[in-house]
Amino acid sequence: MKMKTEDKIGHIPKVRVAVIGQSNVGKSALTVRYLTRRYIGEYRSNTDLLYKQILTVNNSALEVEIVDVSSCDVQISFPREAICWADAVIVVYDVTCRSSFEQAIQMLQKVMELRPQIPTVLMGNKADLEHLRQVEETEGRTVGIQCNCCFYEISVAENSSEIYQAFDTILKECRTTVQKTRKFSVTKMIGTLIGNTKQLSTDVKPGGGGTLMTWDKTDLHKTRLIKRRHNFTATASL
Ligand SMILES: Nc1nc2c(ncn2[C@@H]2O[C@H](COP(=O)(O)OP(=O)(O)OP(=O)(O)O)[C@@H](O)[C@H]2O)c(=O)[nH]1
Repeated sequence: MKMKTEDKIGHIPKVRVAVIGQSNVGKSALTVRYLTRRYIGEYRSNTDLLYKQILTVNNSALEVEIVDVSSCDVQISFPREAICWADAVIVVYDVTCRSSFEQAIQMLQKVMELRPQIPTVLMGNKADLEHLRQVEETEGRTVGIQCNCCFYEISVAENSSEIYQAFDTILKECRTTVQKTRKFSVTKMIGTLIGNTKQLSTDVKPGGGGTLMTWDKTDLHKTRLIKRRHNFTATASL
């Protein structure tokens, strides 16, 4: 008999990933690209979004939750709650925007202070915009070494294979350590994210669909309606 998705979720481990970085660096585009293999060009959101999807990691099901933290800023709105919530962190900057790189460095330092052992990845996005580049690849690589985290330069627009490599690596790393039970859960699901995806990586396979909801850092038991969810589904052609 076919199991319902909720039944399967109850029995499989969960990994939580926080995607942070300055505004406009491509966090949403990256997250959606990884989960759906599609590129959203124009979607903008002022809301932290939580994506849930079941993937197959090393031949075992894994429930993956990815929070896409909108418009982080180290001084004004560092996403402390997301960092405490997560099992792994991806810090994104834009190679055409030096301030986003400087923010990413400060964010990495904060992450290391808060969660010294957490698997962390640094990603320099928009590598397709070579003519606008303000941050050299070697600079990102150096920070990665200094902060003891993996570093990848990527283009979400051009669907770099490193996107999948980066997510897959941290999911596999977390897969071995995550607990099966959690202290809290976000319950109200308000949208369906497409699961009709192509398999690109060898060991991590998308599941049969996913969900998208708001992620409210002030009250993890409640969710708000996504104001622009229709824009999201329309623009992303989900
Ligand atoms: N050229 C290029 N543009 C990209 C790439 N990734 C994202 N973008 C564009 O960058 C802009 C910002 O992308 P988002 O995904 O909304 O960025 P964000 O970091 O989620 O932004 P906030 O929600 O404001 O925090 C959009 O116009 C995207 O189309 C890329 O790899 N190359």
